[in-house]
Amino acid sequence: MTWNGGGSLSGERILIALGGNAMTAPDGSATPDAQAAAIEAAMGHVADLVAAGARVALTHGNGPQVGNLLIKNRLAAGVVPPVPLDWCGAQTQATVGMMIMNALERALAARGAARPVAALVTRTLVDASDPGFGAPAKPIGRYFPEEQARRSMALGEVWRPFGERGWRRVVASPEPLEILDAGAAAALLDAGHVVVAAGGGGAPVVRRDGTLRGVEAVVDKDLAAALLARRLGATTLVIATDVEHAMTGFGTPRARPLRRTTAAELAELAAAGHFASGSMGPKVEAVRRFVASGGRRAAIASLARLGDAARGRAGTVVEARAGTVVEARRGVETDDQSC
Ligand SMILES: NC(=O)OP(=O)(O)O
Repeated sequence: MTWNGGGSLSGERILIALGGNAMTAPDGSATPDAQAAAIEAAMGHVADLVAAGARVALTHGNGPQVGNLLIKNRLAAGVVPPVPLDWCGAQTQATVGMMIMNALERALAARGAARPVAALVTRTLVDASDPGFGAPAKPIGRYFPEEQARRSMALGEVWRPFGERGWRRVVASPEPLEILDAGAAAALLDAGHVVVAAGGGGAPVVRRDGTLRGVEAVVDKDLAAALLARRLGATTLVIATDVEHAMTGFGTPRARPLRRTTAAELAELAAAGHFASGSMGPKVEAVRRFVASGGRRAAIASLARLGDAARGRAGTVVEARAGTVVEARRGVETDDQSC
């Protein structure tokens, strides 16, 4: 059994955004077995927080999964009709959600903290005129060699190189404006469920002539998580990823882990270009938005340190408290971030 640091979390409402490492193998493979094993491991960490008394909501990414569905669409196009991207997004919410329900209920029972887990198909409102529709930038699916990417581009798809790892397909990713089903998620949370919502950022919809219609896009799950966390009245947002901290100067000799910081300092660092747009950028922006809009604490941390991060003791921790500002200015650089 794992334990992520002590201390009751009674009275806390925590939203956890799970990155790809919680759902795929370290090599990025998204086979059913690899996904199930990764989710099983991740849910042990989540169950520790619930067992410590926190009310927990989860959201999750879907980049690898939705990329796989699009490839299936293309390969099967002559046999069965392809389905739109918002349908694919909703499908990933259901499959990942179902696996989380099974694994988390098991992990909670093993800790004597049994309670129901519910996964909610969730829609996210976006603006039909969002510039993201004209500039696909959200990487999905796995990496492919350039030659294969160019063959797909000849079919009209947009792909981008990502260094030595290869090329990935990119799709439109408009700003999330509203998590439309947040009220249902809040009701489930209030009723004592652990709730999984806005998976894959939520299935994107626009309002047209008074009705909602799905659109071809994938919403960034970290930005959607910040919105959902505020709507659920979360005290804390934790973005669980595969690195210990956000870094300033990443990829340079001046790279340093960013430990305690503030929303204002994050904005300055982002404007100075410290965070890559396709990876750490949206995570930093999500924690910044959460705290800047009234959230108490947000963290970017490794999955293994989820509990410590929720308590403000690990990862890149953003808080609005005055003491935090002083520590950030002094450039605190210790692993012990206890309050
Ligand atoms: N939708 C989304 O942001 O998924 P990933 O986190 O897997 O990229």
